[in-house]
Amino acid sequence: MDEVIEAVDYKKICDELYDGIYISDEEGKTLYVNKSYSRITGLAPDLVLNKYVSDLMKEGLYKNAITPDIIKTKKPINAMAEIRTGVKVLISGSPILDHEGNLKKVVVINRDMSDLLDMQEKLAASQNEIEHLRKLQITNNLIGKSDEIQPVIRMIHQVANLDVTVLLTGETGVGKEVIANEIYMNSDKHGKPFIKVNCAAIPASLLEAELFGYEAGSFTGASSKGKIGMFELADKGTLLLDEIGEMPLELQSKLLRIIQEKEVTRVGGTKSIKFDVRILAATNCDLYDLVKKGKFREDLYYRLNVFPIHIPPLRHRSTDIELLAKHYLDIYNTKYGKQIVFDCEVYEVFKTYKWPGNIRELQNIVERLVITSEKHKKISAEFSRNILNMEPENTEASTGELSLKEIIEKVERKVIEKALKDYGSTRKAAAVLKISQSSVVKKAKKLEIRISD
Ligand SMILES: Nc1ncnc2c1ncn2[C@@H]1O[C@H](COP(=O)(O)OP(=O)(O)OP(=O)(O)O)[C@@H](O)[C@H]1O
Repeated sequence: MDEVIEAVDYKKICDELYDGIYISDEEGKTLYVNKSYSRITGLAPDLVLNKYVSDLMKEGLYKNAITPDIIKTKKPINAMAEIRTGVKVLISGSPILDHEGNLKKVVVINRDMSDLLDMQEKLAASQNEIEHLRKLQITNNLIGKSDEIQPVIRMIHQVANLDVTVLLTGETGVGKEVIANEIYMNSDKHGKPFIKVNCAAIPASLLEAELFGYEAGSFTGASSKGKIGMFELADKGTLLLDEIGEMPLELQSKLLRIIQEKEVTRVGGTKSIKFDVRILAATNCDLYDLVKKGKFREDLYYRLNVFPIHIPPLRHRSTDIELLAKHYLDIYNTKYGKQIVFDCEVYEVFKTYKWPGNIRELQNIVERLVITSEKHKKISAEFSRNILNMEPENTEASTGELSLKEIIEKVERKVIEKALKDYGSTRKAAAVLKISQSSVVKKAKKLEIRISD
């Protein structure tokens, strides 16, 4: 049964609607506004009722209105409008015609767009923020196009999907971990565990327990619950043994046995646990040299060296130097809100520098250049030479008056000072300079270099 809706009900219904309703006669005189109209526009009914739209526009109540155009064209119109109060509304107006097509009324629906526009603004702001964060992210993806890095990229793709051990070699900061990541990402073990162990960072006494796990109470200080080892954690996935050259000799034989048998027994345990792990190893030592010196087991060396990948130092990859410098400049400009540019000669300076710390050092230098420069500065070749502690060009010639001994001392002082400054400790400086820690200390004393560690 159809219910008859009374005229009074229509008014009530209109007042309950969320959108604003504005009705005028055929000449644009306001006949009716509902409650939502006042809520949305902030205009009380008295301000508009019985007034002509054209007058309301002259008064500045509406910045634009569609009613006059609907009266002229007798066609529906949609538009965005702004009320004096600053509120933005979407207005959709329709003409009401009689049987002969004469205009009788104009009905305009007002939809509050403030929330939507607000949401749009917030969305745009979040998108900007995401873009900003994306730029800030120090990518772990391999960057490099040089002829020297091309064979490395080819090898990554050849070996990624094979279950063979890869030995990554190269100087410190050259990107061994980045390459290990690339191998993992391109392998079918991608998505499975990828565990990285830095053999140099864990004290030798704890390394065995970390790698192979231990049973409850197996040694003083051990957790009462025991602990799962890295091999078990990496099961079905990939394990990166970083700085493998630092692994104590006595652990090397156990490691070899475990890799060959593909099963591990926890420290203090008796049960052997099977695992299926793809092994990647990395080192900045010359492992074969360690073998010759009796510091690395020959059998383990051959077991790890199934597929060696040597990553060339940055100084041999001059095209990559420019690429990486631009990449890091972009990142740190975004991070520190600056627009610093490099003079093209800076890249030439970078290409003549030796980069003992390789890409890590380049990254740090670019960050330092950005931090220490004014917002819009163009970095000159000289400034970059200074920050790299490089001799100004042609000053080597002026050392003609010095004896060979003095020149050697001068160079030694510079190199040791820089290594200490860049790497922070005599141990690390010694590793980079490939001399013993005690030689670094002795030389520093002789050359009167202050040591802080
Ligand atoms: N090809 C590359 N593209 C982009 N960034 C790189 C590349 N290679 C290295 N890096 C960056 O340089 C830094 C050092 O890289 P990584 O840790 O992989 O070097 P490493 O050879 O493993 O060093 P170490 O021997 O000291 O452990 C990291 O911040 C890394 O993101």
